[in-house]
Amino acid sequence: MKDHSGSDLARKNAAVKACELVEDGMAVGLGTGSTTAYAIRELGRRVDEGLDIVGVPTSYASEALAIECNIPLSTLAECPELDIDIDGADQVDSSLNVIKGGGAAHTKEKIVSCSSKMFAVVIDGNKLKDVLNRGVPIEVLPYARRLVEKKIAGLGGKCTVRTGSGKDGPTISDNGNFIMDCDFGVINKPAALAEALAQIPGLVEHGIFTNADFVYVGYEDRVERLERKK
Ligand SMILES: O=C[C@H](O)[C@H](O)[C@H](O)COP(=O)(O)O
Repeated sequence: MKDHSGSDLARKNAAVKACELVEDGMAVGLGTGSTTAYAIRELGRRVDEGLDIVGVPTSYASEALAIECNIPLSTLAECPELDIDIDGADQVDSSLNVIKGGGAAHTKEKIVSCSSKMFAVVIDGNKLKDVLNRGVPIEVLPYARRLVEKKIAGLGGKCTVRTGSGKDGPTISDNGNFIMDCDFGVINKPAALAEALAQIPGLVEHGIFTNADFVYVGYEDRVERLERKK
């Protein structure tokens, strides 16, 4: 479910640039994935130099990396409003609609991004497209699997239960649910699809994000910053 065709350097450049938004005293959402990992390491480097922040992780993986990087951690219970969230993405369109969840973390990622005053997405240039056309990850209560499949078919999509996370059978999210990937072909109206997916009982969260404020697009020799038109 991941597209890692972009170079490590391009991803790192985007992540490090986005970290320039982080200042002393901020509460920072820590996204999940290989691109965000560069941001977490960069924030850890700056914490070592005296940067005073707390991080709120979006997954066990980002929590573990933040601990390794000595970033002081908090929770949404303690810190319900964050200053900024930095997170990766699987695809971004020209209007800055985003597909996330290639790493099965999109439910907590959406909660954290919606709890943040500013949401900065970091990607390599290969993930920027005119229109979204990747499968949309969804997190589903196992009990609701068949109903969700039927409702997705009604929306013109086809669901596949994701497998392969070091165990036999379905990929299980950090929250104990199934992850399914839904192929809708080209997604011309992401906001409308997001709205329809949000109505399905038992579908815990989908991977369409329409709340990115900035997208940092990394290339090997530069970073471009795109801003959502309000
Ligand atoms: O569930 C995982 C996340 O949404 C990731 O942020 C997304 O899959 C991008 O990951 P990566 O930077 O590894 O391509």
